Amino acid sequence: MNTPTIKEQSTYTENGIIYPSKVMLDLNKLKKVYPTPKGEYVVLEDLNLQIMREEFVTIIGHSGCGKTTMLSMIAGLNPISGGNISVLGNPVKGPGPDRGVIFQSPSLMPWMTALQNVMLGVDQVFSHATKVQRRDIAKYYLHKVGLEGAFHKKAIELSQGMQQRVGIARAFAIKPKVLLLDEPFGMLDSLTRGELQDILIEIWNKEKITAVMITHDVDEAIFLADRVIMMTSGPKAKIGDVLNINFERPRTRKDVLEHPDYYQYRKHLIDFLEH
Ligand SMILES: Nc1ncnc2c1ncn2[C@@H]1O[C@H](COP(=O)(O)OP(=O)(O)OP(=O)(O)O)[C@@H](O)[C@H]1O
Repeated sequence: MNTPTIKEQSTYTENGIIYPSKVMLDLNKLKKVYPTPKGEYVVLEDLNLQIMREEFVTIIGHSGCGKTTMLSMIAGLNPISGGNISVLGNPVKGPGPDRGVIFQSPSLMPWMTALQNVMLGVDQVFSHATKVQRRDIAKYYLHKVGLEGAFHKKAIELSQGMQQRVGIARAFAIKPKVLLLDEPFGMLDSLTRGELQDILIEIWNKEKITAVMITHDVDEAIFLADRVIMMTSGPKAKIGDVLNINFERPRTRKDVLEHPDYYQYRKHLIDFLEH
């Protein structure tokens, strides 16, 4: 009998290409320079980060350090000044359906229904599927975010929290390899924020899409993540520290808050941000 070697088990094959299994997203010596009237501003320099398959990482750092810049470069929406970014070994050269983005404001088409908004992405990515199959995908994710009663409501008629639910459904529905979230709950009240964190993590527990989420909320960073990545303050920001969150999954907010390690984690992050 052929027993798989450790090497075989630790690789991942897609389209006939073998990749190191664990690395989904690789940021290598990443640099970003913005031209400004006063000269060049080096936001990020020598930033190295590897994010694994099925990993959920949260990113924290002071305002203006370059978190959105980094995420938008991963999304392919912001040109890279130096170094490189790759997804499963493929260099990022622009936006693509392998990366789904959830922004702070979901930017839905206001005159379109919740279903039509989700269908926009699904139609593009699954153009080979039938109309019924595409509708089923969109409906499945709208159901998952608790909007089964609002398929046909126009986006403009939805509350901010409901709009962000559509944003979450839209991102998951295109089945990306990497989900990029830029403070997706930053504009919501704390109750809605908690509800949407629960919805996000419930879908994620099932789909395990590699996720990278920026947040300013230390508790959110701990609750959702396998690792919290701390960025140094700019200019020339890089990764300053990394905290592994060893809580079991699936986890509930109650489990996390009652865990003896919770306050150690919290203290670690707050100490980093205060120094
Ligand atoms: N297009 C641009 N041109 C020039 N400077 C820019 C541009 N976009 C961002 N910056 C500057 O780059 C720095 C990093 O901005 P960025 O939005 O990435 O930070 P951030 O960490 O996401 O901030 P926040 O937490 O406040 O959202 C800031 O000083 C910002 O003013």
